[in-house]
Amino acid sequence: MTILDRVAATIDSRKLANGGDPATSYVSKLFAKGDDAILKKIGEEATELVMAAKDARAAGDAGKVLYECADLWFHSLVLLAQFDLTPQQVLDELARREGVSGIAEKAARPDA
Ligand SMILES: N=c1c2ncn([C@@H]3O[C@H](COP(=O)(O)OP(=O)(O)OP(=O)(O)O)[C@@H](O)[C@H]3O)c2ncn1[C@@H]1O[C@H](COP(=O)(O)O)[C@@H](O)[C@H]1O
Repeated sequence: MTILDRVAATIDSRKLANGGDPATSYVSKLFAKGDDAILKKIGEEATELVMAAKDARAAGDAGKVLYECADLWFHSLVLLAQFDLTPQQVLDELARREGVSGIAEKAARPDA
């Protein structure tokens, strides 16, 4: 089991339907608040990642980029769980795209 699978399993166990307790679990607290709270965190964490990258360029230190990226990935895992999706499904989508040039794919779209 990969770390993504293990964290996803923990997140799933934090759903209120699975006995998660918002008093003791950050993830359960997010699930209790619902879609908007989770989406707000995704927006915040994405912005924090952007700022960390800008700072990293200025300071020549990319350490904070890793930290903020982990925050964004973690909250994305919570969002996936909210929609009963799994990290494996995202990995499968990346695998499906593997080797297909983004430029060629875009050019092949019907509206291109
Ligand atoms: N990977 C994480 C993880 N990364 C970040 N966070 C939390 O995400 C929260 C938001 O981070 P911020 O820096 O934005 O903090 P903040 O500004 O105070 O945010 P708010 O509380 O205001 O939303 C913090 O409480 C972090 O501790 C995480 N909380 C949990 N996990 C994983 O989820 C598991 C289950 O966590 P619990 O449900 O809390 O037991 C843990 O064992 C970990 O594996």
